[in-house]
Amino acid sequence: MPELVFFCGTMDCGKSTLALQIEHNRSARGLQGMIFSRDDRAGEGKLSSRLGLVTDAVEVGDGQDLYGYLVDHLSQGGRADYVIADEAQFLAPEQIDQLARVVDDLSLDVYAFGITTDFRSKLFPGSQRLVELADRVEVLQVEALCWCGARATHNARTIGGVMVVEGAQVVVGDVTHAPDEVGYEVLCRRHHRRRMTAATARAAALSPDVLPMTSA
Ligand SMILES: Nc1ncnc2c1ncn2[C@@H]1O[C@H](COP(=O)(O)OP(=O)(O)O)[C@@H](O)[C@H]1O
Ligand SMILES: Cc1cn([C@H]2C[C@H](O)[C@@H](COP(=O)(O)O)O2)c(=O)[nH]c1=O
Repeated sequence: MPELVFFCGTMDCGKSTLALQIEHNRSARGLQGMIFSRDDRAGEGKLSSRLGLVTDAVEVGDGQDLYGYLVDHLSQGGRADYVIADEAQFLAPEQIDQLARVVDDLSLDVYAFGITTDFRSKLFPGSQRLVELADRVEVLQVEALCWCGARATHNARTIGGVMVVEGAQVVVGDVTHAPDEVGYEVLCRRHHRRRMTAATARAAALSPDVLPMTSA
């Protein structure tokens, strides 16, 4: 039976790498995938992983009908044996419904990849709809780690290393970034709740309040 599968996790846990591996394994057996992405860091119409691999993708636009796109593609003689949708958190809930229809009415497997929650630990609307509709939700097993060594479960947005909690839900960025840029850091829940990033934890450890007293 074809399935809608949602592969999720924090940023930097290997979602895009897995998407590229699924694509590689299927294309090596002569299958052809339809690859959707949106706002990938590598640019428009790309699906990229931090391991350096990248492939072309159809850049999903606002209001684009993904079911209609596939029907047009197939009826014009194009081929699609399965569908991959990366950065699926950026898709609208209606577009997730369209992906579910691709599974049910076109009998294609759809593999969607995305982060579940934003920098405020709220569900992205697209991810919420995926959790509601997916046949399977798979949490990636290569865990990203918080600076404290615990499993990272949350995404923090940072400016100058300091966690921020105000701003637009969507701001494309990376976990590696210039110190003064908006960036992201994955944290365990405890440190996300306390807004304690690697930089602020380091600063707190060095603050005079916690330095040992010297006799000199
Ligand atoms: N230099 C490296 N050597 C080995 N693995 C790396 C390296 N850089 C990144 N990775 C792996 O790639 C993962 C990020 O992969 P990516 O597919 O870009 O993540 P996601 O799509 O979930 O944000 C990291 O968690 C790490 O496991
Ligand atoms: C937490 C959070 C993330 N984003 C953006 C930042 C990146 O461009 C993507 C996630 O990509 P990845 O391949 O999973 O690393 O999402 C955002 O726009 N808003 C957020 O709150």
